[in-house]
Parts: sequence; structure tokens; C-alpha cells
Amino acid sequence: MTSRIRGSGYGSGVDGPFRDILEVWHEHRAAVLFATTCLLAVVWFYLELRPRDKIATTIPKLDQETTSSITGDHGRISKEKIVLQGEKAKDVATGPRRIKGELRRTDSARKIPGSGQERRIQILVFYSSLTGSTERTANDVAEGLGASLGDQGDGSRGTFLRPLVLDLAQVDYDEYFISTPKQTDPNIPVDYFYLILLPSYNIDSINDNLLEHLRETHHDFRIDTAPLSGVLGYSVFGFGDREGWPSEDEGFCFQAKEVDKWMAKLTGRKRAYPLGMSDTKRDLQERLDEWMDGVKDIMNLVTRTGSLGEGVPGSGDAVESDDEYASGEDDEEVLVDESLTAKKSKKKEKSSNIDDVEDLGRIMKASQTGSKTSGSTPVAVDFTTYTKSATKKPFQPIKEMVPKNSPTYASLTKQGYSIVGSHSGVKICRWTKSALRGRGSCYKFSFYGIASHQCMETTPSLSCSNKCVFCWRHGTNPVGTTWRWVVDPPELIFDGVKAGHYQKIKMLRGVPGVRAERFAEAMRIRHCALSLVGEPIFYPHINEFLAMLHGERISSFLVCNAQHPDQLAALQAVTQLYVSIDASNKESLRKIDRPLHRDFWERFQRCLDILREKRRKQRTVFRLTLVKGFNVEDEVEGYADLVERGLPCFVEVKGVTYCGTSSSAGAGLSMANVPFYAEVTEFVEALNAKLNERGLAYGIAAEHAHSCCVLLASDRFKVDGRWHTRIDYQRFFELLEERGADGDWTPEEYMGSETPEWATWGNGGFDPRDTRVDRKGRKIEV
Ligand SMILES: Cc1cc2nc3c(=O)[nH]c(=O)nc-3n(C[C@H](O)[C@H](O)[C@H](O)COP(=O)(O)O)c2cc1C
Ligand code: SF4
Repeated sequence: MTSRIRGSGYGSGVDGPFRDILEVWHEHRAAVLFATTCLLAVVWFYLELRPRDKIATTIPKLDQETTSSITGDHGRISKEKIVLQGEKAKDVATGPRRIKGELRRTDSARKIPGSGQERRIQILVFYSSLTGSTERTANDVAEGLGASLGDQGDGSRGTFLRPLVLDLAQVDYDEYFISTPKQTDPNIPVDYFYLILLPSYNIDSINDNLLEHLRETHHDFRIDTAPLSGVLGYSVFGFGDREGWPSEDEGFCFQAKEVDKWMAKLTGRKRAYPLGMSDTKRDLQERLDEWMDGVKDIMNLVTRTGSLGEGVPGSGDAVESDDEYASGEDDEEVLVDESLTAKKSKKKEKSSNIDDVEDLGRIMKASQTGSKTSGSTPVAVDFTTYTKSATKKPFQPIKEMVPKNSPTYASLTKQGYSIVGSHSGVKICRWTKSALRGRGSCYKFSFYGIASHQCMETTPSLSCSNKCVFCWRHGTNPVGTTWRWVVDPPELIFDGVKAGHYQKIKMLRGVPGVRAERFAEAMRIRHCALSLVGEPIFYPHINEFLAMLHGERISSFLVCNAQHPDQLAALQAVTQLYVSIDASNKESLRKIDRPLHRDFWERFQRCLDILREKRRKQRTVFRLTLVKGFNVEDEVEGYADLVERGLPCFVEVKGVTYCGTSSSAGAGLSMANVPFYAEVTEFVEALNAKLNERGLAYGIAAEHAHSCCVLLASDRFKVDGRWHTRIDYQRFFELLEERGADGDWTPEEYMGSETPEWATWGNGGFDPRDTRVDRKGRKIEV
């Protein structure tokens, strides 16, 4: 072996110690190579498999000179010379641009309330751009934010570092999208706020890389699922072109939507403000201003409170008074602390026995096999019969209807109500949330043009004189035949319900799918549905309350239960006046409404007569809620009698929606009592035929199949053979101002535009501009 080395190979011509080394090497080279390979493999495995978020990128400190050059030009990172400590100047104009330096510091750092620590906020404005327009906008956004947030107006200047603009084509994703940027000065911690401005491209672009990176990061088992949860918050704004991509389904702003979704996951749902979307050819400035205003509000909130504000608990699964879905229709991604939600829903299950919509099948089965309670319909208790003992009672101070420490208060707030004063409430209905997400408004939009995200649902009286079987109050609300509680002033209620409503809207800010445009619109209440639990005309100052609504140009729909004729007669103008017609005859009404008044049928009929008179001056509506087995079968003739008596402008017919509450179950109600839409339409057709037989000029005007609701209208609202069920709200307020709250005018005087084609009978009633989804958030083809 040695001679072979010597003769020909490595050792030839070499002498001395070097030759010995070569010989040793030759003899053991296999072993050495094996050992080296193993070592390299170990190093490789270590580098590859250790958690990537721990791969800290060391950020060298910059000289003061460098710092200012970075933040000049509104913080734009560009071709400046960066001087690293102890290094010579390097030109970083070529290659990916990275922030490698300390962020500019102002002298007046402040403590964020609650944190107890001096903190700064660094807004990072990321953008991508192929043709340059988004880049310009990103610079404008940074400049605008820098100018307005630099001065908080309360001496707190300095909380915000000047915003930085970062090109997504240049930044290192690992530095910003695997973990939050590293802190440069441990003494003054910085919170990062990400704004991402993104045009959409249906061709290959840098956006695809970003999306791929976000997706991979989320799915990478080595990385925490929410590695960006350290950011203060984020918001995305999209740029698109409706000429080429008319709707979201067709790709309008699709990449901004995607980025928004992934960022929610990576940040642990820190969507601070809803996704904004603009059509660069039509409404860019308007949408951008709206979004910027929202972002600035959030920043101000952060400086005031140190947090992004409240999340959605308590506002999400609200239901409308006459549409009591116990719905949880969010898709997988919601801005709620899951642990809280889980606890909450467990508690909810335990305490109120509310069944989820997902459990409808189970309820259905239970109801079919016959539950203990089914069939038992408790007889109404007439408290007016038992007045004797009341006279014997010693004097008692007047009580509050819903005191703060009462179980009723606890129960109502748990159901998502905000209690205002001692007897009023406000709640966000599910349609408000749906409209905010572009998933459709309630039937009142289809029929009357009310946008659900601008609608406030409230009542100035949580008390009622009925105990309807389909009421979702879970038997907790106070009942009574007369007002016997402390009366809150109307100003207190008006201010309180508005504040409560806006607060709940704000809590929906981070809900996935909420559109910045609609969110901004929602911050102006345009309509008030006085149809929550209770009886609004029970409140002694209802007219003053209405005047306040109208004074702020908020239209009013008031629903009463036809049990308070005196109050109904004294009621001043509302935009649309409803009575609930829950049955067509006395026995049926007793069973379904379980009224407290002994003379409930007489009261009911008097209310119809009052409505007949009022129809000359204002829009009147009968609202029928169909409950199979209670008020549908063989009652068409009876309802026709009532319509003939009251001659309402409109008849809204709606199938009951089962809420699975213990009170409704106790009343013998089950899923079997919920009519199918086909049954509702069959009923409406029969009623319409009956009315026409009697020579009453009504027709089926519109429908909203989505909520099982159909509208019959008087021919007064038909112009040239076309239905005009919508309302001219502007004209309504003018009439009020011109002629006063008791003034004489006719419903025709504020009749609005033609009912849109899609809302008319036979067309389903779903606004084609919205996206219809099922309860899991999956798209439904209309
Ligand atoms: C090739 C191309 C593809 C586009 N694809 C979409 C698209 O799928 N959806 C959309 O809403 N807009 C689309 N747009 C419109 C751009 O997003 C929009 O014009 C944007 O403002 C361009 O921004 P920029 O100038 O910063 O690159 C596209 C534009 C181009 C030129
Ligand atoms: S009218 Fe208002 S409160 Fe009623 S369902 Fe529609 S949006 Fe909700």
C-alpha cells in the first residue's frame, strides 16, 4: 500500500513531515471523510430544524446620521447610505432593501396607559406595486399618518415614531412576517402596527410570494401558529379595478382579502380595522379617506387606553326581535378570545338551555318523538284579576324595572343586550352584522330600503303585557299591565341607546369579512327599529323619544302588540307603524300571546280600529308571525276579516323562527311549529285571494325568502302597475318639519322609489350586490 503511494500518488516527490501526514491521511481517509460527513449532517440538521422564529436577525445599530436618513422622506427606506457602527459606508441601493437599523426616536416618549412602561408605536406601511400607483399612495398614507398622529393634541407628541414605508418586493419576509421586528432598544420598547396596501393582480406578482409565505408560515409546524401576535394590530387596504373585476366573486381585490385573512391568523386575530377595498378608477380617494380616518381613530384609542378596544363578545350572535335565530354564523375566524367564548357558550348551555342552530336536527327529533313539555300550553295569567291584595300592601317606593343587580339584568346582558337606564335596551341584530360583512341585509332593505348596518334596534320598555310563545326573552323580562316602575327621562335613553349601539358596532370592527366602507357607514344610525323585546308604547315619554330620533333624521319603525289602545291613539307620527297580529281569533290569540289583560281581545280590536284611522296619515303594517299548529291552519278567513277591519297599508307575513328557549319549549313550541317557506307562500297566496274575493285591493308585492318573509301591499303603493314599497325618508323628515309631529299628510306623500326587481314577488329578494352564505359562511349560489 505504501509503495503504491510512493510510486504514483499523493506522496510522490514529497519528503519529510508533510509526506508522513499525507500517508496517514491516505491510510485513514475513508474514516475521516465519514466523520466529516456526519459532522456536517449534524450541523445541517440543527440549522434546518431549530424553530425559525428563534433565528434572530441581528440588527446592527446605526449611527445617528443614518437614522435620520432612513426616516427622512416620510420614513421611506430607499437608496440611502447606511453607516453601520464601526463600519464604512455601504451603498445598499442594490439587492433587497432591509431595515437594518434603529428606528428614529423622538425625545418625548410617553407611557401608554395601563402598560406602566414607556413605549413607542411604529407604523409600518407595507405596499406592493407593479405600475407605481400603490407606491405613491403608500407614501401619502405614511405622510398623512405621520402628520396627524405626530400631534395628539394633548401634549402626548412622541408616542408615534414616524411611519416607515416598506416595499414588499424588497423586504425580507423573515424579518417582518415570521416574527415581529426585533426591538432595538430594550429601554424603550416599540410596538409595531402593520398597514398593508395591496393591489390585486391575476398575473404572477410579488403578491403571490407574500401570500405563499404567509400561508407557509401559518402551516409550518416549527413555528407558533400566531407568530405575529406581538404586533399591536394590523389593517389591510386593497386596490382593484371593477371594470375588469366587477365583483368580489370575480376577483375584485381578491389578494387584499387573502392577505387580510392570513394576517388574522398569524397575528392571533389582531385585525384593528376592517379591510378597506377601493376601485382605483372610481372611489379610491373616498374609500381611502374613510379607512384612514378609521385607522387614525384606532391609533388615538391606543394612545388613550393602551389597547385596541373591545372585541366582539356579546354583540355577535344577537337576534332581531321578530327573527330570533340562535345563530352563530361566523366562519372559522373570529375576533374573540376562544377560551372566553368556549367558557361563555358552556355557561350559556347550562344556564339558559339555549339550543344552537347546529342542534336543530336534535331539537327536531326530540320534538317529533314528543318531549315532556310538548302540547302543554299554560293558560294566561290575568294579573288584573288579583288587585285586592295590592290595596292591603304597605306603601312601597317605586322600583326600577330592571335593576342592575337583578337576575333579569344579568340574563339580558348575557344575551347581548345593553341595558340603558333602568328599563331600556339596545342590541345588535344578526342582520346588522351580516350587512357589515356584505352578506345581505334583512327583509326591510328589500321591502323598504333600510340598510341593516345603519339600523339600531332598541326599546324604551323592556316590559310587556304579553308572554308570547315565540318570544325569546327566556321568561326573564318583567311583565305587567300598567307602568309601575321608575321612569327614565327620554334624553338619558336616547343618548344611552345610541352610545350602546355604536359601542357594539365598534366591537365588530375585527370580525372577519367586515368591510371598511360599511363599517364607516354604520357609524351613522339612519334607522331605529323599535321592535326589540317589550312594548315601546308602554314608555310614558315615547313621543318625546320619537321626536329625538326624528330630530337627528333617524327614521322609526315602531311595533306594538295591540294591547294598549290609549297609548296607540296618542302616539305621534312614526315612519311606519306596526301592530303584531299573532292570531285571527280570540282563542288562538289567547293561546299564542298569553296576554295578561283580561280584555285582551277587545283591546286588540280597538287597536285595529285606531290603525284603520291612522292609515290615512301614515304607513301602517300588520305583522303576521306564522306558527304552525297555532295560528295558520284554517285561519286565512279570520285574517282576511282582520285586514278588512284595519285596512293596513301592508301585511308582512313571516314564518316563526324557533329559538329553542326554555320559555318557548315550555309553551309547547318546537321545530315542528316552524313553517317551511313554501308553506308561508302558500298561506300568503290564499290570504291574497281571500282579500281580492272581498274586493280589497291588495297584491303580493315583495319577498325575502332568506328570512321566510313575504309582503302584501295595498294597491295604494302601486304606480303604473309597479310596486313602490320603498320609503322616501328625506320627504318624511321634510313633512315632519313642515307640518309637525301631528301634521296631516298621507303615506303616498312619502312613498319612495320603485321596489327593485330582485325584491319583487317571485325573485327571491336577495340583493345581488351581496354574497349569500350559509351558516358556516360558505357561499350559496342564488
Ligand atoms: C395585469 C393586471 C391584472 C390585474 N388584476 C386585478 C385583479 O385580479 N383584481 C382586481 O381587483 N384588480 C386587478 N388589477 C387592477 C390593479 O390591481 C389596480 O390597477 C391597481 O391599482 C394597480 O396598482 P399598482 O399601480 O400599484 O400596481 C389588475 C391590473 C393589471 C394591470
Ligand atoms: S330592521 Fe333593523 S333590527 Fe330589524 S332585522 Fe333589520 S336590521 Fe335588524
